[in-house]
Amino acid sequence: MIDSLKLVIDTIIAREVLDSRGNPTVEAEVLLGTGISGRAIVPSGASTGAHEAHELRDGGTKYFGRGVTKAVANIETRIAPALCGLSALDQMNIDSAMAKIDNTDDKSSLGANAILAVSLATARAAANSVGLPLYRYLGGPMANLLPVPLMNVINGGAHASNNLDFQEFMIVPHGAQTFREALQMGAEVFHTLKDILTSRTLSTSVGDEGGFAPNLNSNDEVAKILIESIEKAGYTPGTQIALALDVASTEFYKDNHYCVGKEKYSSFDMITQLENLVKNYPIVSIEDGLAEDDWEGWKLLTNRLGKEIQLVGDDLFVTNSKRLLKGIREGVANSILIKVNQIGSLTETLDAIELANRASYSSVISHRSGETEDTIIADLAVASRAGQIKTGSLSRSERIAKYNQLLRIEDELGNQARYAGTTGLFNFRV
Ligand SMILES: O=C(O)[C@@H](CO)OP(=O)(O)O
Ligand SMILES: [Mg+2]
Repeated sequence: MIDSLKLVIDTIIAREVLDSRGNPTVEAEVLLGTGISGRAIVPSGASTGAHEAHELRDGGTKYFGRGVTKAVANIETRIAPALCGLSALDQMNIDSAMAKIDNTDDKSSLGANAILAVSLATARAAANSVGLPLYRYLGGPMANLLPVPLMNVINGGAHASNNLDFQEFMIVPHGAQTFREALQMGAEVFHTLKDILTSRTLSTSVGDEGGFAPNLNSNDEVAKILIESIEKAGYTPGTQIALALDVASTEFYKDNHYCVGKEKYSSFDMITQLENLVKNYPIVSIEDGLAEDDWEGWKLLTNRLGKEIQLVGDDLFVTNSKRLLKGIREGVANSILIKVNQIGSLTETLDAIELANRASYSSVISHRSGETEDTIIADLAVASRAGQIKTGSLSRSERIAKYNQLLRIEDELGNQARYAGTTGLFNFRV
């Protein structure tokens, strides 16, 4: 039997490290009495939602390049003294102890970045102590479902300096038998896309999430070039590889209008635009098609497209069970994007996934545009059986680290592994 007394937290260390954009972020290390430890680094967003938990940056409001020394100091002076002596197995106690010290709705006193770093490092320390891989520790014996990757191969919006207003154009290799095969399919399309862009003297420089950031004139042009890449790589668009979008429309929502290029669309016009895209291309999922507080628009969007495709709330729900519950009650969206740092603790993240499950909303486990070498979301995707992960493209190591971790997990699971694509996840569109 595990003697939980031995799993007490002895020391917590925190430090400022850099994320993939070269901005400071928080790393925490939780050391147990046994000498076993766990470490975690928190990611950081660019197109952040207004309702996200507060990322504490030095000098007040968030600004890239500002340090996180206050968040680091909060871990060492306010969190560590309260957690030392608690068992790392009691994740709920750990997370609620930090919530109590913080005592705000948005974690602005300690900083969501401070709380999350310790929360995740604690889970790692506990998993290491009981000798289980993290996905198994978090998910138990049913943690065997490898997610379908939503791979962001063309970047726009706040993640790139090109002229595309929509933020992410993704390929979804759901028609594979294994995760390894899906990853290979995605990589082949990515390289084919690069060749096509080069042949048309379009830029192959990449955005924050590793997708290409060419200047293309319209969303139709992007969709067409993606279809061409899929076909040229030898796959069938739709049945084998579908498309997905993150519109990130909050970013261009000004004075009750969606400002796309020279156009100013109402919610109704935006929905019509999205419907046309869905009609013309094998799109299976649209994230943040409307802005974070456009609840009425979202209801209409869900009525119009919710039976046909996945409608994912990112800025809309911010991994927050309260906002998700409002969405469920009002018939808004049918899926939630899960980002650990939007809510700021592991237990609240798991709560949001559970609530989504109960309401038959799907969950997409997601990275941030500012990422690190930390691969915890790969384990979380398998542990939660979410069946989908959004973790960028195939040209930057902080994104590939997650894909490589999923390859390891699939190998480790051997014949117990299942690829979520084989469960018919997206077959409704083909
Ligand atoms: O909008 C998003 O879904 C994310 C991740 O792709 O971007 P950011 O981390 O900048 O919010
Ligand atoms: Mg998003």
